[in-house]
Amino acid sequence: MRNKHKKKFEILENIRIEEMVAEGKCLARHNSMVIFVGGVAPGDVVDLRITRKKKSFLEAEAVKFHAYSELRVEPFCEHFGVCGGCKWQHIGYDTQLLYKQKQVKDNLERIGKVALPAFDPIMGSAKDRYYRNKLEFTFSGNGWLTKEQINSGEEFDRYALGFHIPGRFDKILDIQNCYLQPDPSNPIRLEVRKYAREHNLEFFDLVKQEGFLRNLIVRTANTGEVMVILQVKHDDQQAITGILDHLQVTFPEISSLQYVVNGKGNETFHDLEVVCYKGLPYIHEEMEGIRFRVGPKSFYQTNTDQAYELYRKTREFAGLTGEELVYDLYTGAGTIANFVARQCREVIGIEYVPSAIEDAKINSQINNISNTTFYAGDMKDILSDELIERHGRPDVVITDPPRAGMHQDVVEKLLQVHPNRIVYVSCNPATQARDLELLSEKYDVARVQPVDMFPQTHHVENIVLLNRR
Ligand SMILES: C[S@@+](CC[C@H](N)C(=O)[O-])C[C@H]1O[C@@H](n2cnc3c(N)ncnc32)[C@H](O)[C@@H]1O
Repeated sequence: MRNKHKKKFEILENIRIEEMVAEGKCLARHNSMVIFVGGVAPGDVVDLRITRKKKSFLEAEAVKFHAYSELRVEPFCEHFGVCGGCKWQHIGYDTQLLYKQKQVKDNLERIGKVALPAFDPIMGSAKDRYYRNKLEFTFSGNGWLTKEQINSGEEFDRYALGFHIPGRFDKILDIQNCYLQPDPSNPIRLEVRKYAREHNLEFFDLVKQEGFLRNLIVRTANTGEVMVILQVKHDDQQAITGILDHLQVTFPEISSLQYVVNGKGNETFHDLEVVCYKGLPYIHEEMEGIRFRVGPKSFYQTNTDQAYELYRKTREFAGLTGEELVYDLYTGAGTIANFVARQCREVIGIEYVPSAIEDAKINSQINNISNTTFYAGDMKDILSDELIERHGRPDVVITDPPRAGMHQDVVEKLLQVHPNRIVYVSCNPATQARDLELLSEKYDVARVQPVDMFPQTHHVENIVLLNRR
C-alpha cells in the first residue's frame, strides 16, 4: 500500500510537453508511457508529479517549469489555474483555434474513418472574452483559499460567491472579476455578496446542505434585458424581499428579477416554482429580427453572437429554397427551427424537454411563424414511421444532439428516412465522428465547418453537411 502510494506521487523530471490532445490536456511521454497533463502548453519543459496511474497511461500535474513554450501568453485573469472556467487562457487565441480545428480533424479522421473534403477554416468568436449570456454562481460559507492566501498568513474572508473548484462539489472560489459575461454581471454578483455579508445572511454549507443563500444566476441578453434568479433554501420572505428590493434599486436595468425556494439536495430547479418578483418572467434574445423568449428554465446557446454565426452556417448548409420540409432534431427551445422557418416550407422540431417545447411554440407565436410544429419526447420514440407518415419524408434534417451524440436507433431511422441532406451540428466531434461513420453507408461528407463558441476553453462545435449519395 505504502509503495503504491509512493509510486502514484512519483516525480518525473525534465519532461517535454509534446502536443495538445483531447479534453484540453497535453500529451507527454516517459519510457514509452503516455502521460496526460493539464495546464501546460506544447513546448513547456516541466517536472511532473503523477496523480493517476492506469495500465496504458498516466495523469500528471506540472510542479516545476524549466522552460516555457513559445505558444504561451500571459493569462488575463487573476483566478487562472484555480478556477475551472477559462483553462486555455495561457495559450493565445489564434493557437487555441488551430488546436480546435485539429481536434475536429483528428476525431473525424480517426473515429469517423470517412472520406472528408477540405475543411472550412474554423470560425473564431469575434469576442474572446465577455461572450457568455449566462453564468451561475454558488454561495459557500467555507470558500476555497489558494495556496498563496494560506501561505500569506493573512486572515481571509471565507464567504464565497463564485464557481466550483474543478472536481470539487463542496469547494467554491470567490470570484472578484470574471471575464466571461458582460456587465452588469460582475457588479451584480459583487453587490449581492456585499449585501449578504452586511446583513448577515447565511451562505450555504455544501457539505451539510444547510444555510440560506444557495445560488445566483445572471442572464444578459443581446436586447439589453437582464434576468437575475436568486436561489434560497427557505422561504424567509423578509430576507428575500430585502435583498431583491436592494438589487432592484441598485440595478434598474434588471428587467426580470426572480427567486426560487429550493430545499432539495441539489441546485437544479427545473421541477420547482420560480417566482417572478419584479419585471417580466422572461427576457428576449434577438436574431435577424426574430425574438426568442428565454425563461428561467429555458435553454439558450450561451454565446449569442456565435450562436448566430452557427445558425447562419447551418442554414447555408441546409441549402433552403423555400420548398423544403425540414426536421430539426434536438430542437431545444426551437431556436434553429424558428430561425430557418422563413426560408423553407415547413419545420418539424423534436425535443426531449416539454418546457423547452412550450418555449419553442411561444417563439413561433410571438414572431408570427406559422409553419412550425413541435413534439416533446425521446427522439428514438418520436421520430417514428407514424410521424413520417403524418408530416412526410423530410428533404433536409438538421440535427444538434447532446454531447453523447445520436442514439443508434435515431441514426438508423435517418438512414431509412433518407433525406437529401443532413446538417449535423455537434458540440462533441468524437461522438459526431462515430455517427458519421454509420451515416456514411448512404451519405457523403460535403462540408465541414468547425465553430468556436467557447474561447479560452478546449470546447469546439462542428457543423457537417452530409449529401445523400
Ligand atoms: C445541444 S442541445 C440543442 C439545442 C438547440 N438546437 C439550440 O441550438 O438551442 C441538445 C438538445 O437535445 C435535447 N435532448 C437530449 N437528449 C434527447 C433525446 N433523447 N431526445 C430528444 N431530445 C433530447 C436536450 O434537451 C437539448 O435541448
